[in-house]
Amino acid sequence: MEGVDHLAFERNKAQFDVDAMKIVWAGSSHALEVSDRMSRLVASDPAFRKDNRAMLGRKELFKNTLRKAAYALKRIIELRLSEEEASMLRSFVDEPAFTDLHWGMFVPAIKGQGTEEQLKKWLPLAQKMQIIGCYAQTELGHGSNVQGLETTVTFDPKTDEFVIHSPTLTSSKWWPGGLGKISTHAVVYGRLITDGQDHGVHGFIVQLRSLDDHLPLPGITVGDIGMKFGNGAYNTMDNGVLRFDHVRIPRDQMLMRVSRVTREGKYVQSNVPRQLVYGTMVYVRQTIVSDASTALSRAVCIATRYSAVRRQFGATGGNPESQVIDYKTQQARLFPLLASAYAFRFVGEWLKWLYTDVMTRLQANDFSTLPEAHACTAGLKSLTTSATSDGIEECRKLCGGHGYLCSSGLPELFAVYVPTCTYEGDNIVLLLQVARHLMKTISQLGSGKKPVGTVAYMGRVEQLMESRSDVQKAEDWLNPSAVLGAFEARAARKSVACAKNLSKFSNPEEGFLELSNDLVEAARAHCQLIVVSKFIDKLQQDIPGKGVKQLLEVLCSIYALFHLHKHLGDFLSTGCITSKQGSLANDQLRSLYSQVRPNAIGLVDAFNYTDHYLSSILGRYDGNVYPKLYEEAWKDPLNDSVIPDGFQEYIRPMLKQQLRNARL
Ligand SMILES: CC/C=C\C/C=C\C/C=C\C/C=C\CCC(=O)SCCNC(=O)CCNC(=O)[C@H](O)C(C)(C)COP(=O)(O)OP(=O)(O)OC[C@H]1O[C@@H](n2cnc3c(N)ncnc32)[C@H](O)[C@@H]1OP(=O)(O)O
Ligand SMILES: Cc1cc2nc3c(=O)[nH]c(=O)nc-3n(C[C@H](O)[C@H](O)[C@H](O)COP(=O)(O)OP(=O)(O)OC[C@H]3O[C@@H](n4cnc5c(N)ncnc54)[C@H](O)[C@@H]3O)c2cc1C
Repeated sequence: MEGVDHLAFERNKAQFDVDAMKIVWAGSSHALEVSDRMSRLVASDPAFRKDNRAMLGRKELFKNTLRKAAYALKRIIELRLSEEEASMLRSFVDEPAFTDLHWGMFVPAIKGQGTEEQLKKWLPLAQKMQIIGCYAQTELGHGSNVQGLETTVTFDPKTDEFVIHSPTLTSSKWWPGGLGKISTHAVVYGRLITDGQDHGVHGFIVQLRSLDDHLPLPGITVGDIGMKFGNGAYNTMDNGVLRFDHVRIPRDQMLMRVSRVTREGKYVQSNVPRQLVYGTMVYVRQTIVSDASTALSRAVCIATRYSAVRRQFGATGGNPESQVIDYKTQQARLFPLLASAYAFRFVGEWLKWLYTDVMTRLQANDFSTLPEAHACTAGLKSLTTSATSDGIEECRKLCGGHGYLCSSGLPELFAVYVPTCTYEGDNIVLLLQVARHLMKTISQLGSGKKPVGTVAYMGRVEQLMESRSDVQKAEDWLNPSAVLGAFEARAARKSVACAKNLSKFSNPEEGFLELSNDLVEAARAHCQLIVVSKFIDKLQQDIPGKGVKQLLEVLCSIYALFHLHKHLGDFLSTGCITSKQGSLANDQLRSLYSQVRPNAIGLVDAFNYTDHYLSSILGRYDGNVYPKLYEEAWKDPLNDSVIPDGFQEYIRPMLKQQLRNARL
């Protein structure tokens, strides 16, 4: 039935102020107002329709994306939208496009690695989209190992130019989004060579295509790398291949904030650490953590609403069957994901603060927090994207068979999301970076250097090696200090065990390779501790609205105790808790799930997603699932005709032949 809210009875159960929770989720009343206005603007404009994506061929799909990108810019200019509004509008268009890399990496790379003069020259061009840029780092043969890149950038003092060259097939740039068909420019990473000396990897602004006819400039070979996972999905993006044949660029197109080459060809390093060349990756990893909460919350919203609509078994005395959301197994799979979405939101907020703080310090030549920023962005990017990818797939299963339909929105969400586990740093490679940071922290403990930031707990390592949890009854696990104590002890003990084992190797690098599985686990334990502790910190703030803080406390406990239960082996084998305490945590979880149950629909409504953004029949706000699924099926192009193409050509003769054979 059109216009009827089939989930109204669920909405009436909510024991908290949903509007106040919307503000907490958005970050502020202002952020909520902007995102609400931008999402409705996109949803109400038919030009941003996206329900037909899975049916389009690659060329049509891509053209459609270009149309939307150009139209979005036109609307941004017509409506005089601020940078904040424009960025929200683009995110609600919800289609991977060259603009993501232009705004998300090209512009930040120039901002972070360019000199004042370079910013003055290039930023206005990029901001007005008079040029379109991408981030060309990865090569066919080298992605994770950035130091292994092969592209050469050789200074020619005779002409005051750099000569960019792809010496081998494996040095071909491979993957950059926006590169394949659209970008006019790129920030290209290659090995800087002056006077025969290799100075390692640096970034350069390179024009790729003519601004007149869009043809590749001389010496440049460029194209798309081909179809990727899933129909529609990430195929709206032109990930590209690029080769240089002795392409010349002026010297002033080297991004020179970290180091520069003089007119005479002298390589000069500034006082800025060379790792700042990797700064754009730190920035993007930080944004990816907040985006994880968005992607996971979308999937959870769909699965929660559908779980309240879907009924199976249990019809007694003329009553309807049971809502599947009432099954404890459904709750135990769904509610930890709901809690994770909120947890990632808050850790993302904190990471944004950390990043801004590091940037402010860098301006004042204070580089002390850079290693912490690298470890936190790398680790949390890894943890949240892996959990979100797995979570989206779990939400698909939570929706049973209908979750497998494209009209559930979940297959495309998964296909678009899952490469986040790989891009911007493979998740295992990034956890190994965190492990290095942890091992370094432990090795410096003896020198009296006090660990700060997220590794501050290592300063209490002796106490944490001895500590025992004092939980005696299930409710004791609701105490934040009980939870923090257990997570800190587990993380510290896992790291210390690794450090002890590493010390047995005469060659530390060999030891690191040999113990890498244990190191990854230690890094994961450390990152989970960060998420738990930042959720607890969030709850120390003043959070207005009836029942809002109480429900967030419930979600925080679910996030922590779910992971304690999932990694019980860790907590028991490190002796942080007893098996009795582990089973009390599980008892407490059951009670927490019951507290979420009446509030589940309210908690996903607080994400404030439009039906356009969710793009899911199962997740519709009004819960009117079955009639809409039925209607949607008939829209499939296969149902345009009663008899499909190919039937007369292949199946009719086959049937006839089989019938003839039977008669013989
Ligand atoms: C709708 C969406 C809208 C907007 C979204 C916005 C944005 C974009 C959208 C989507 C993104 C799409 C696509 C993604 C694009 C990409 O994938 S770009 C390519 C990304 N590539 C990688 O991430 C490569 C991964 N590899 C690395 O980062 C590094 O090489 C490494 C971390 C593995 C390091 O390897 P090593 O060889 O050990 O390092 P090293 O170079 O020798 O340096 C060692 C020391 O440097 C420290 N360090 C390393 N990285 C950093 C860093 N980033 N910052 C600070 N410090 C760093 C490291 O800790 C070592 O320190 P020591 O003190 O121990 O010496
Ligand atoms: C959709 C998408 C978009 C992308 N966009 C861009 C872009 O815009 N610009 C750009 O420059 N790049 C881009 N990339 C490239 C991306 O950044 C790399 O693919 C990523 O960094 C992973 O590197 P790789 O492909 O070399 O993986 P590999 O390093 O080859 O990984 C293969 C396997 O080896 C393992 N492995 C590698 N090293 C180690 C190690 N030291 N220890 C243990 N295990 C290891 C990994 O865990 C993984 O299982 C994109 C990639 C994708 C998929």
